Amino acid sequence: MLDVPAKPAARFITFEGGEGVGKSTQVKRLLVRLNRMDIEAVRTREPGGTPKAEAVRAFILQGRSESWGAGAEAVLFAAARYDHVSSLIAPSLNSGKWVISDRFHDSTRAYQGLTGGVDDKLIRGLETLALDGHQPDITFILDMDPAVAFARVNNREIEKALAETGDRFEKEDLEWHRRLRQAFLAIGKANPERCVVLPAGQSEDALEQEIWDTLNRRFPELEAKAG
Ligand SMILES: Nc1ncnc2c1ncn2[C@@H]1O[C@H](COP(=O)(O)OP(=O)(O)OP(=O)(O)O)[C@@H](O)[C@H]1O
Ligand SMILES: Cc1cn([C@H]2C[C@H](O)[C@@H](COP(=O)(O)O)O2)c(=O)[nH]c1=O
Repeated sequence: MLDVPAKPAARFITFEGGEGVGKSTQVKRLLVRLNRMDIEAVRTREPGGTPKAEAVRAFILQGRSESWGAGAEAVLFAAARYDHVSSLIAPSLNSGKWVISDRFHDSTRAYQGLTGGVDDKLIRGLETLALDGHQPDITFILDMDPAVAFARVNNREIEKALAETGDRFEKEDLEWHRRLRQAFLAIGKANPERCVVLPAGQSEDALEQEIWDTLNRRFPELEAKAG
């Protein structure tokens, strides 16, 4: 028999946290690292990732569902997630591709649930329907003072204004974002087997290295592939 090295199992990795903490930056950097190791990986985001879910994204983030209330918005996020999981995430994992998502179900827990006041029973019920058992293998919660993260986002605003209309959750006040930060920290504390909270105020390079080291510790097959 040929001695072919085992292909690492496909992993589902999510990045979570408040606005401007560096999730998209680290998702892109992780994709580069995985591709360098010849690991096929799909980069995606929530809300979005599929044409139907992107339509829901535009509807919510343009503020068109704001008057419907946080409960109805949780249902909309879950509808987008249902399509995202069934049309993109599950098929990708089943075909051996890693999936890296910029936000996932913890954002609904934090924004609509813990910060928005939506009943936990509704949040959990929607989650069961939308995830259909596809829990992330690991979730990085990037944590930092929202006042500092806001300064980062403001630097990005001009680019963003040209690309799309503003995101309505970014317009909430600092006190709201401080509660959101605590919500993500509480999710991390309650799910230590899945969530890793990392300080996001460090440099992009240092944070990328911390994420990579964590993945190598968590998934020994990755380290074995690197040799
Ligand atoms: N570690 C870092 N140090 C300094 N600036 C950073 C760092 N990481 C990202 N940035 C910058 O901060 C801004 C926000 O980063 P990014 O878009 O990755 O955050 P995000 O968490 O995805 O934001 P959002 O939730 O609003 O989509 C960008 O201009 C990015 O270049
Ligand atoms: C998945 C998800 C997202 N949100 C909010 C969080 C952000 O304000 C936007 C997404 O914008 P980003 O620039 O892509 O981060 O949507 C939410 O409230 N609930 C969710 O489930």
